Amino acid sequence: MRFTKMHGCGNDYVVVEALRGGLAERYAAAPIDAASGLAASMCNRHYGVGADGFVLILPETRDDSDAAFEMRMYNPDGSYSAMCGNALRCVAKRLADTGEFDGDAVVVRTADTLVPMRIISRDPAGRAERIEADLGEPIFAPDSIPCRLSAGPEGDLRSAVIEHAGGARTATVLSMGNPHCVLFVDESPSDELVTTVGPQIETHPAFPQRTNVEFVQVLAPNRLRQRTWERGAGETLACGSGACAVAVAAVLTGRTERAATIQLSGGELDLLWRESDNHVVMTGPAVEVFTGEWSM
Ligand SMILES: N[C@H](CCC[C@H](N)C(=O)O)C(=O)O
Repeated sequence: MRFTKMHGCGNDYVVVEALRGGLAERYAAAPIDAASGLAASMCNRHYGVGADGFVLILPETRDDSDAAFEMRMYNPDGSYSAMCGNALRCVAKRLADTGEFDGDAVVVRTADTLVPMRIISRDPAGRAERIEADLGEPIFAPDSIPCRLSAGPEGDLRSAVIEHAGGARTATVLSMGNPHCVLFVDESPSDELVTTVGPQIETHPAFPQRTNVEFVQVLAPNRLRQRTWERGAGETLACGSGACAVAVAAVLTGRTERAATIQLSGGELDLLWRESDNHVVMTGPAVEVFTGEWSM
């Protein structure tokens, strides 16, 4: 089975195009967890290709969807995630570079979210380099995140107290289609903080489906530093949906403007929480590293 190794700001993926033939038949109509075992094997950094996630690109099979393609993304522990920002940009690049759509615009569905994407820039050979992805509206209702904490007076969890083994912290909790718990800190987030508090909150009982955890330092009204402990993956060099959640949390808590650049360990993303339609738009790179043949 052919695969393409890609990354967005160092958040790396094994991408398999299952657009036609046997792979499409095997997975398109199969239950979501049919690919979980394959995902865990391919993501394994010792016995497999190694990645922060596995991505299947499928033809859209829903009649009520304007998307041309469906993305299914799995964490290295085999768990499926309904949203993945960096993987979406890799998918748009792969589809553009292989001529699966004309022009610069494509819509990809992930779970119940349609994500319109645009190729913003190409290299001299015409291959996609920077991609803009519209991840839609942030989700604040605790039951929809899901999170067991009670909403505050504004009806959201912009200032929720999370008690964990190391103490209690105030967080902003929301969903971009996947759950995020955003913690603002005064200094650059340390290894100790990320690797100790990250797993404690990822598996906190307040999150029935676990959560991604973002540690954020505000550098300026339009610039933030983010480290991420990801659900089902551990720390990654970047988290695209996390950056969207961070941009929203920073505005909600009065820390930044609606347009900001987020500095991640593996690169930078440009974020905009657009006032006109309440959508969160992320722009950043996608890189193809190599292609290979999976023989297991
Ligand atoms: N670990 C995440 C999925 C990957 C998200 C991240 N890599 C991104 O770019 O959005 C979750 O289980 O929700």
